[in-house]
Amino acid sequence: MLEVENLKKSYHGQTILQGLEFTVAAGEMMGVIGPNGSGKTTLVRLLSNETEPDEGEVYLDGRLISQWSGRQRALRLAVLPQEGLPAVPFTVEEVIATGRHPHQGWWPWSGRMDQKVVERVMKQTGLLSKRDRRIDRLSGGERQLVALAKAMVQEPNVLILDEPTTYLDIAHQVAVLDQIQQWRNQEELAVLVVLHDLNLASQYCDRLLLIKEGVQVAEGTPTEVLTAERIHDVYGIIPQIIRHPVTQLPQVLLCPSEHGTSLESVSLSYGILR
Ligand SMILES: Nc1ncnc2c1ncn2[C@@H]1O[C@H](COP(=O)(O)OP(=O)(O)OP(=O)(O)O)[C@@H](O)[C@H]1O
Repeated sequence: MLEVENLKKSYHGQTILQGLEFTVAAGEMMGVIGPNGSGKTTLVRLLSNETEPDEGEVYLDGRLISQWSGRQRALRLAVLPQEGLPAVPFTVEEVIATGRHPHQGWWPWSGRMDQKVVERVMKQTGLLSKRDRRIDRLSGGERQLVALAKAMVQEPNVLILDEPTTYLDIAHQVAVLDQIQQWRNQEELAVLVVLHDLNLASQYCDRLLLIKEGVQVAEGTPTEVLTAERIHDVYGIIPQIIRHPVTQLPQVLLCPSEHGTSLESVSLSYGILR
């Protein structure tokens, strides 16, 4: 569904990503993890054709992503961007319905079909009771759910999510990722999700892609990728890795560092201040 070959991207002569190679198959959920500034959002922009790579290719459904028309691409690929939705004075339902634009006008009965999809997705995302609320008056978490619903009414084959749980409490984090997993299973959706929470990434993703300073340092199952050594190498902290008692998947435990960790030293080790 999504195929990436030797991707490279620079901004102002500085290499941000290089040598990325991976695929996400139909029905698969791939998690992208890595420190702040490591290039995850840049990867999302490349995968959604928002920006062009300097080298390498992105294929969507077997064809170069740049070769699909905007509408044809939107029928296959939906993106939940990191910045979420702008605070516009439109209602929840109106904003979600804009996700149907790529489908509109195909069939004489498309209006009815569009409404059915919007109703279904509002129900699945718990937004039916908020359908008439203006989105500029919603909380950050509520707005994130609207952004997810807008992406899902596109009925894509590929769903890309850039930190979809940032503003959500723990119950909503689990509910959103459960819902995404359900869509993935029922609709054979290929999902690529950027997550900072390594424990959620471990629980929900089939495979993880770990990026450090723009380079893919590991790719594999959560058990293969989430080792204490690798987390130390990439994030500079020393975690305890335990097995989840129910799923047996790796879980990362953190504790305050003995000597204190300065923000400056973290930023320098990531190259943010370079
Ligand atoms: N348009 C741009 N022009 C110049 N530099 C950019 C641009 N966009 C991103 N960068 C730089 O590229 C690097 C990677 O940024 P990116 O947003 O992809 O990281 P990220 O892994 O998503 O970070 P975070 O976890 O903090 O969201 C950063 O150093 C950032 O400052």
